[in-house]
Amino acid sequence: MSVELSAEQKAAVLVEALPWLNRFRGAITVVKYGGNAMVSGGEPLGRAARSAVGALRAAFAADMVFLRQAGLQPVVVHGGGPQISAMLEQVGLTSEFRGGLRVTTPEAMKIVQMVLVGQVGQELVGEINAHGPLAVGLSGSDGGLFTAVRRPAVVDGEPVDVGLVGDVAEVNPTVVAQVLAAGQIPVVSTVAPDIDGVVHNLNADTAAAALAIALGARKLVVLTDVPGLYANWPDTSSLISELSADELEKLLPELASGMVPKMEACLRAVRGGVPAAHVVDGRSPHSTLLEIFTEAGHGTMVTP
Ligand SMILES: Nc1ncnc2c1ncn2[C@@H]1O[C@H](COP(=O)(O)OP(=O)(O)O)[C@@H](O)[C@H]1O
Ligand SMILES: CC(=O)N[C@@H](CCC(=O)OP(=O)(O)O)C(=O)O
Repeated sequence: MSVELSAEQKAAVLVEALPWLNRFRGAITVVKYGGNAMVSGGEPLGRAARSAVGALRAAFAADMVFLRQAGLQPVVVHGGGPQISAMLEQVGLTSEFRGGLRVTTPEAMKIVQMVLVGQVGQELVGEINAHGPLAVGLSGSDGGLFTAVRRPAVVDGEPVDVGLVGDVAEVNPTVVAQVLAAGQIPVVSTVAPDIDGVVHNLNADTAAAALAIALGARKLVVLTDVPGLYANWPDTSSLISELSADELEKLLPELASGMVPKMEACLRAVRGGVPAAHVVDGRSPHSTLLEIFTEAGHGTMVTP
């Protein structure tokens, strides 16, 4: 349902953005766009669903262009978990997650790289560039952006081998800084080589946090497919609007599935000097703009 605003209400919306425009001018903002927030799992969709997904991605792209034109410096780090799972299924491989991380065999790694870099990343670049030549696609290999180190999953407190899954051992943000300095928008796909050149699958939340820290970002915004972090998932009355790093650390052992790497990433970001990390619902159009430019907080905010 769309509501028609009066001219006065439209002006009020613009004026409400003014202090935030001032506060965030020049601010590097890392926006992690989760595969679930893109809604499509890569499966064949009906026409109505396809157009809804298209509209959502277009709204996301418009938000990134808006941020850039408003003087902020957005950096997109994208996921693509459901899209990878759909492609693995198409080629007859199974998907298994442990502690929120995909068990990644060398065979699966080829699909992960193909889907993240060749499909999801390029689609986002195209969507943003519908507004002009702004987006530049990068993978963790480009310019030595990320160096990976093998990462075990943690299940019931025990480390478990999940194959070619990486943590970020080192970030060299020069290539991202160069794209930003050229007035453009980096779109980062999260695969990266380890020190021996073996390409690893990085969880996109983890990579976004590491990049936000290395860039000295003012905000990390994580777009997902729930309104935020729930204290007692799936009790929807337990949405947490704000919590400190210490509070989050206590909650972490109780979290399940994809929320584990996501909230670990938020914790790492704020402990690493990022003043705020937000988890917001990417399924509602323009959630990033609303998060940054309006008074009402959206989703869950983690502070140091
Ligand atoms: N405490 C929690 N609060 C919110 N969501 C949770 C929680 N625990 C588990 N989840 C699940 O985590 C999912 C988000 O993680 P994930 O599927 O990895 O998303 P993304 O693709 O955006 O990274 C939610 O859809 C929800 O099913
Ligand atoms: C190690 C690991 O789990 N990597 C993820 C990378 C993509 C990702 O993180 O995508 P979302 O943000 O959509 O979940 C995966 O293979 O699914």
